[in-house]
Amino acid sequence: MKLPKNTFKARLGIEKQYGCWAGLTTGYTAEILATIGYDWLLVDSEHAPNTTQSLLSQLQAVAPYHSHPIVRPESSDKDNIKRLLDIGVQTLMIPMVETAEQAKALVSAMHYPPKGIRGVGGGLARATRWDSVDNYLNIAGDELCLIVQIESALGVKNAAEIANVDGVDAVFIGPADLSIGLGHPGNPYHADVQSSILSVIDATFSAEKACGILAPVEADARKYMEMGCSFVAVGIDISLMRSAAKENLNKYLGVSSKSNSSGTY
Ligand SMILES: O=C(O)C(=O)C[C@H](O)[C@@H](O)CO
Repeated sequence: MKLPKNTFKARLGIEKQYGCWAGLTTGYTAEILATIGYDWLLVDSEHAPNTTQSLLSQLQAVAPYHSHPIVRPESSDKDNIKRLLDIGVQTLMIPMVETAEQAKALVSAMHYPPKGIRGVGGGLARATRWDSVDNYLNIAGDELCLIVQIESALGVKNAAEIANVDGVDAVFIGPADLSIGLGHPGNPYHADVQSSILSVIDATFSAEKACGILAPVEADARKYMEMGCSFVAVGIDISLMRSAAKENLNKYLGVSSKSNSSGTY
C-alpha cells in the first residue's frame, strides 16, 4: 500500500487552513470534530491528559476524514517523538522552541539516518501499516511535517534562525505563553505582544516558511490571516462546548451569556 499523503503539509502556505484544538482526549470526540470539516485538528498532549493509547485512538478515529491530525506532545524528547511517529503521527507541533539548535535536534529526531537518529519500528509500527507501506524507510520523511512553536521572548529573538532550519516546515505562534513570557499575562493584545507576533510572522515569511497561530476570537483570526498567517486554529473544542452549554442553560435562567465566551485562549 501507499504511504498516506500528508494533506496538511501539501497545502501548507498555499491555501488557508482552518484548525480546531482538540483537548477532549478521546477518539469519539475527535471524530465528532473531524465530521465538521476543519482542515486540521491539534490533538494536544501538552496540556490535555492524553496517553500514547488515547492519541492512537484519535488518529484512528479521524483517519477517514479530511481533518489532518497534528499532535502536540508533552515533551520534545527524541524517544517520545519516535513513539509518536511510530503510531502514525505525520505532523508534530513542538511547544516552546527557543533556539535553532533545539529545532535542529527535532529535525534529527524525526528522520532516519543519515539525516537523523530515528529508530526503526518496522513491522511493529502503525506508521508502516505493519510493514504494508511500500518503501517506507526511504519515503517516510516526505510526508512528515515539523511545526515549531515560538512562544517566548527568546524564541522571538531567535525566530529568523529557527525558521531557517532545514526541516522546519512551519512556525506556530502561541499567544498565551508569549503574553505571559513578555510580562502581560492573559493579554495578547498588549502592544509588546502584538509587535512580537508581527516580527515572528515576518521572520517566518523571510525564511519562506508558513506561519500559524491560535486565535479563537474571530476578529483576531481574521487580523492574523491578513498579517500572513495561513493556518489558524479558530476554535478550541472544550471552550466551544462550555460556551454552548452555558448559553443553553442561561436561556432558562434568564442570564445573558457573554457573546465571545467561546473565544477563550
Ligand atoms: O501559548 C499558547 O497560546 C498556546 O500554546 C496554546 C495554549 O497551550 C492553550 O491556550 C490552548 O488552549
